[in-house]
Amino acid sequence: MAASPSSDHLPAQAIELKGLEKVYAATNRTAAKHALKGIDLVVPQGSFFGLLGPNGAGKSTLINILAGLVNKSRGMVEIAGIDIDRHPRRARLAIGVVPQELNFDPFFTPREIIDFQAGLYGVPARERRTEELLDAVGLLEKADAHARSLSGGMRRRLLIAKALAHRPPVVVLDEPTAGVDVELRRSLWRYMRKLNESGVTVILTTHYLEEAQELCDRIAIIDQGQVVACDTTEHLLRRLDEKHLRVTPLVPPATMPPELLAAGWSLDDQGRLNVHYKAAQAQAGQLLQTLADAGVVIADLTTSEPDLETLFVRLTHRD
Ligand SMILES: Nc1ncnc2c1ncn2[C@@H]1O[C@H](COP(=O)(O)OP(=O)(O)OP(=O)(O)O)[C@@H](O)[C@H]1O
Repeated sequence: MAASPSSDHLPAQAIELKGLEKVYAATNRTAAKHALKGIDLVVPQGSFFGLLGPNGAGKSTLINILAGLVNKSRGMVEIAGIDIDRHPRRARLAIGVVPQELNFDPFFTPREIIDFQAGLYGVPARERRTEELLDAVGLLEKADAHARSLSGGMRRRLLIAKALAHRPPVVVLDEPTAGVDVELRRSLWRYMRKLNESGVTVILTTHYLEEAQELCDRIAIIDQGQVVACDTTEHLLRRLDEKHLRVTPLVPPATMPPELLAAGWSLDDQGRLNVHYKAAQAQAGQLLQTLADAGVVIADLTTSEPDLETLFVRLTHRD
């Protein structure tokens, strides 16, 4: 993707939040809601950052504060080193938000939509890079077609181009793959990766933990308005260090021998034997030996590694 910002002169942090709080005021019908309860968060420049959390965690509130659509109650927010209180306009120029909804006029063409967006942000005509952007998201051929004639995938890519029209160094994609089919999801992943490789800091919110695990180099999990984990994806996964071994015995034991229970094995309702173990403390071979010693003949076995989903459920106590 060529339509990227220059990463020269950018500060080390794309986003920095300190003690960020949001309280939605009470209305006649609803009580006040403390949606963000003191968020401290750093998104390094150039990273591919996942913002995860269960429904109602506060992700949209956070993104809307970054986008300048919701006023924070307390705390400090810097985008590309620019404080949103001191320089709100400059801060807004440093970020592009790709919303969930496909929000553009279907009667305009992609070229008009990108051009108009650049104009909104005060980019002078000679500095606009409409063609370059459309090319970058693979829509150059459709530059002059009505937006309503674009496929779902093309529309999503048009939204990405629209968010990039003012060449912000930071882009937030809010659930970009929600409800899209597997093929389109893969193609959007490719675009997001290219965008990130071109120097843009990408912040992604997603309900697909597998997607975050695949794409993001750093992940923050927020729950009930607080950060419950924030680290590199690799460190988060290593934190679990838990493996799962499942054995299908040729003949399921009618009752569990005490020595297998002592070794950590349990019998599930399908007659399979399961054990969770820490790779640092045990080896699959030792565990399988306990089965052999108990006279269990193995018909089949599988092992599985920890994933983000396990961590997510554990930290947020939700499925
Ligand atoms: N305008 C508002 N007025 C009052 N409360 C709000 C408002 N917007 C959000 N909330 C509340 O603030 C909390 C955080 O909501 P938010 O939409 O930020 O969460 P979220 O993590 O984006 O959830 P989801 O994944 O469901 O979109 C929720 O309890 C929500 O009901």
